[in-house]
Amino acid sequence: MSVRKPPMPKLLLNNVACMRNAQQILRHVNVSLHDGGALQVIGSNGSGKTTFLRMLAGFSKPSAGHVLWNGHDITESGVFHQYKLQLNWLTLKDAIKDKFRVLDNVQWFEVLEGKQGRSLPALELMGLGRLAKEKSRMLSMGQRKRLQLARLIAMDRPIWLLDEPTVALDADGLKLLEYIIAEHRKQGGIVIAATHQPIAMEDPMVLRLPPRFPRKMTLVDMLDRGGLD
Ligand SMILES: Nc1ncnc2c1ncn2[C@@H]1O[C@H](COP(=O)(O)OP(=O)(O)OP(=O)(O)O)[C@@H](O)[C@H]1O
Repeated sequence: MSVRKPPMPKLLLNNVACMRNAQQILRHVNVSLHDGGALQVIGSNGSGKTTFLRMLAGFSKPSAGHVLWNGHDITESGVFHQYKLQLNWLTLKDAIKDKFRVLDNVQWFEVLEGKQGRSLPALELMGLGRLAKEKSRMLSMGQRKRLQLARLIAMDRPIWLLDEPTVALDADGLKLLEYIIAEHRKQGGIVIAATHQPIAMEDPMVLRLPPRFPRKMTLVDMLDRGGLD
């Protein structure tokens, strides 16, 4: 009888710690993600969600442990060069040039990827088709977020790192986000989302980061617990 080896995870975080400004922010983080996998990173303000995504994007190195992509340590320079081409990082800074058209703000990213013909359909999917030829400065906050989501689709990279992707989205926008995440995963993509607002996903892994500055108990908390005994 032959024993099949389980497939190697696409991304493996092995007992990872991370410092920021000489402070220990993350410790003992273990995550294993296969193609089509999803991870929701949850935690209070300042708990380290963005730090976690920055580390995965290669902006800071783990101070302990390893991040492995296809079994290779991403901090090795030859590996990092390949790994970073897999990533698409959506942040609160939207990198939208106000003076240029909505379509241009997606198409440049697509062209840099060596792709074409995806930007307009992506904008249409995100409900921005009619604004494609308008200057980007006229977009609302939620529309700017939708433009960022259209970029994700147009660039079509396998690993999405999403920092607070729901911010400024209305209920329809949130549904669209959930839809594109599900479609991306069906095609084998990986989604890692740091979020305060729940995003509906099928079987995500959940990483709960402990608060860095635990809140002192207030009178309201004591009353909620059933009195002051
Ligand atoms: N630029 C920075 N330089 C040094 N330390 C920082 C910097 N930004 C954040 N930190 C520290 O790192 C910790 C984690 O911050 P991080 O931004 O990762 O948290 P977060 O969970 O994403 O928070 P939020 O929910 O508020 O976005 C914070 O407690 C903060 O003290």
